[in-house]
Amino acid sequence: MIHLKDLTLRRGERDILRGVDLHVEPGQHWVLLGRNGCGKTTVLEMITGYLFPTSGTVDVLGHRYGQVDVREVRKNIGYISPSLMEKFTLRDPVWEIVAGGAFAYLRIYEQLPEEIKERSILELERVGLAHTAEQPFGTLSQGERKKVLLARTMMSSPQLLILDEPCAGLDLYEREKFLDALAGFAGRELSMLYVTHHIEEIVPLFTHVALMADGRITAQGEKREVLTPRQLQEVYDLPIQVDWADHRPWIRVGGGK
Ligand SMILES: Nc1ncnc2c1ncn2[C@@H]1O[C@H](COP(=O)(O)OP(=O)(O)OP(=O)(O)O)[C@@H](O)[C@H]1O
Repeated sequence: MIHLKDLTLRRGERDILRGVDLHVEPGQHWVLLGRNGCGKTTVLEMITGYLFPTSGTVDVLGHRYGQVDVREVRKNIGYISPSLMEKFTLRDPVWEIVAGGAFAYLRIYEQLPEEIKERSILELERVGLAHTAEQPFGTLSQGERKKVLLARTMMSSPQLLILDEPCAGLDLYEREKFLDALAGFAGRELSMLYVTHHIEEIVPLFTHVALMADGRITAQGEKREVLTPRQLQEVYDLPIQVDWADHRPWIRVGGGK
């Protein structure tokens, strides 16, 4: 699904990635954690083919980047990035924003087939927002907008879903609703790679975790094996305790019990 081998990225005098290896198999759902600036978004941009490494190899969905038209591979990748939201016109009706996910462009200027509208409403239903279909996108809350983007991304039935801090700025309620909606898609034939700063967002749908520090992956594997106090301490340089409740990890900073 994703095989990154010994990726490096040098910009000027700076090594942004210093030998990143990551292996995501079909059906696995990964979370990538690490401090600000450690290189997480850079890794996502390489997987989506927007950035090329200085050295190393990127294989995504069976294609080696550099030997394939990345635009073709991208058709099977859903990418929800922080900048995506800004690309939409706030007065466009919600269903049209979702419908655009069936095509490779951002805005629709032609008359859309009724079948596409019906599918858009079906995807909106899956995230609990069918009732907003005719509303202008700009009238939705931040959490609802994120779910609309999720519905939009699912229009192309991606094999790989990449999410860069999708819950940033959401309140507790909106965050949980977004994660519920995401879990609703996890049963489909797709793998996810999810970047966050919030360990409690590692809900049961996620199976694996990779920890990143200073341009390297310091640990990767099944979540319970990776989310140990020792390995988290290495990444965050703080004493960290992890409690598991409701099949989710919860963090306490500090050494005490
Ligand atoms: N074009 C560039 N030239 C120089 N440095 C860059 C360039 N692009 C990114 N960087 C640096 O690379 C580092 C990694 O950036 P990246 O956005 O991947 O980090 P991140 O882990 O996603 O951070 P955050 O959690 O804050 O979003 C940062 O220190 C950033 O300043």
